[in-house]
Amino acid sequence: MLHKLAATWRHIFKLDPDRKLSDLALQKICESGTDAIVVGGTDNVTFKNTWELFQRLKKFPITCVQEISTASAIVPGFDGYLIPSVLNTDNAYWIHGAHHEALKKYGEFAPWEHIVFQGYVILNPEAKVSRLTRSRTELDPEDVTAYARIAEHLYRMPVFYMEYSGKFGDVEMVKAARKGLKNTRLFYGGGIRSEEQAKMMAEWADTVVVGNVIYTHVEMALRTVRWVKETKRVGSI
Ligand SMILES: CC(C)=CCC/C(C)=C/CC/C(C)=C/CC/C(C)=C/CC/C(C)=C/CC/C(C)=C/CC/C(C)=C/COP(=O)(O)OP(=O)(O)O
Ligand SMILES: O=P(O)(O)OC[C@@H](O)CO
Ligand SMILES: [Mg+2]
Repeated sequence: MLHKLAATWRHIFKLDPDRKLSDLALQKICESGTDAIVVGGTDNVTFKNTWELFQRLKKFPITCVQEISTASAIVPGFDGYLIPSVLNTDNAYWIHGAHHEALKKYGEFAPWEHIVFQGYVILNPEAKVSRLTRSRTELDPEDVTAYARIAEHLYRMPVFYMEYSGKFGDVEMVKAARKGLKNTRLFYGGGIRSEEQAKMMAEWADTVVVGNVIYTHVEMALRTVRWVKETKRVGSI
């Protein structure tokens, strides 16, 4: 069951199939002690570039999952699949429309026990993902707590993902998400590139996701594993 495995993840790296990474950097990322590698992105994610990255990752004994952003790029063989649904959009396509379209085609083949549904709240208005999904990013902490409660109690989602992709987020918003969650896991991702940032978010999030810094400063990215793992998460507020 992927959701049981995901419940043990403290730190994960997200690799973008559309970006170049040397073999050495990829090896260091896979051997870093992170809990899993997620393959996904917003732009130019294709079957070909996802498959090519997966072939390189398969050589390492690390859990690799695909985060699906377009059904045409689903690659069989991953250890599991993360399926986002954007909660702070009014566009039903990104809440469940794309999912309906995909399941009409591939529903027979869906490996349900290896699928985890994620409720996304996207908060960086500059991120491509926020433009694509027309997310309503002007939220206050009470909005975030309410979305967290929707994810946990109404949709019963296993993961609530606070997404600041490309920008370091507001810790008060992450605390607000924490306040609304008991069993649903809180993922935080966005802009982590220092010890202070990694530890600040690791105090409140169950799982910290690190992406862009892999491509700009791989040694810094590697250090985030230790910074996150040596931080104890505080309880609910
Ligand atoms: C054998 C086999 C595996 C068969 C297939 C069966 C299967 C797995 C079926 C699943 C069917 C299903 C329900 C698929 C989902 C289909 C789908 C397209 C859903 C839409 C998902 C969605 C809401 C996408 C919107 C974008 C988004 C939230 C992407 C998540 C990743 C993300 C936020 C990346 C950030 O990327 P980055 O590159 O950093 O972007 P920025 O530029 O914004 O920083
Ligand atoms: O790329 P960064 O900004 O580290 O964010 C990580 C992840 O949440 C992106 O989907
Ligand atoms: Mg990115």
